[in-house]
Amino acid sequence: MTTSTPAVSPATQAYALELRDLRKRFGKTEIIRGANLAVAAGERVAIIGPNGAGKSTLFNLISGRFAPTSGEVLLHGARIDGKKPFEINRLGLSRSFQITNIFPNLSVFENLRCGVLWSLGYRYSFWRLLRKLHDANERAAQLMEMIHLAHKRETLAMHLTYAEQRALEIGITIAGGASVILLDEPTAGMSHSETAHFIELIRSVTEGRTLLTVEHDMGVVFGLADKIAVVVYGEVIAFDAPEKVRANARVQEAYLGSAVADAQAPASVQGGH
Ligand SMILES: Nc1ncnc2c1ncn2[C@@H]1O[C@H](COP(=O)(O)OP(=O)(O)OP(=O)(O)O)[C@@H](O)[C@H]1O
Repeated sequence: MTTSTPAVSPATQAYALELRDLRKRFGKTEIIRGANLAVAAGERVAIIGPNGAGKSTLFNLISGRFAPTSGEVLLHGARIDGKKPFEINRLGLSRSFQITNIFPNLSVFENLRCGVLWSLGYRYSFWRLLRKLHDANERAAQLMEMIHLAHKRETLAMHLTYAEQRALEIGITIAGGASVILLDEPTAGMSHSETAHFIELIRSVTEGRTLLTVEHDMGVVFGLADKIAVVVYGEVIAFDAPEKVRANARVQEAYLGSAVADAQAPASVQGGH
């Protein structure tokens, strides 16, 4: 299988992503209440927490959809809070927006090529973009192998299965070579066997990159994450390896209890890290 170029160089700052006393208020209600997090380059992190804890809001703050009320977001040591989503994307952070990223009337290959070209962006004139087309074709073909959809090269995205569409979405998300990837419930709506297969796919395509997922499925969390960040009432109350989070009394008390204690990684990924 084709592998990606490692997106994290040894010279990379200690933390790929940092949140420092991050706060977000909607009207009178403070939803994110001083969140702190420091994710090392190459770590895979699952953000979990009860409904309404602020997980999606954190993603929106990191990816630039919302500006924080106060506090800092740093990408490889540089402030990105307050920047626009496309600027943050150019700096190397890519977020999947579920299937809305996909053009249903374009083939798998064309979707991936669009993702690559889009990532080259407005920095290039049309003529320079044309010169880049050859590179984009090669990169799109490489991505197609990585997401195991080479055999569906000419299939229109709307004719793919749901799981294949999610794989395509991840291909588009990583098309630009971002070093930090945000995935929102990547396996939502999949069957048990599709989920197990998909966790492996995410692991392989994000190798060498930093991954953050918001996830409810504890099988996915324990199968995929090197570390778990537990968000409760807009704060990160624990950030540790899965087994330590499972044993954390504060986490059990505040949120998970038996949900974590009972969690099993899907059979195919147990013991995989
Ligand atoms: N744009 C907004 N305006 C006002 N309130 C908002 C906005 N976005 C989110 N909220 C509120 O912030 C709180 C946290 O929402 P958020 O979606 O971040 O939680 P979550 O942890 O992702 O929840 P879930 O697991 O249910 O998806 C909720 O009370 C929600 O109503």
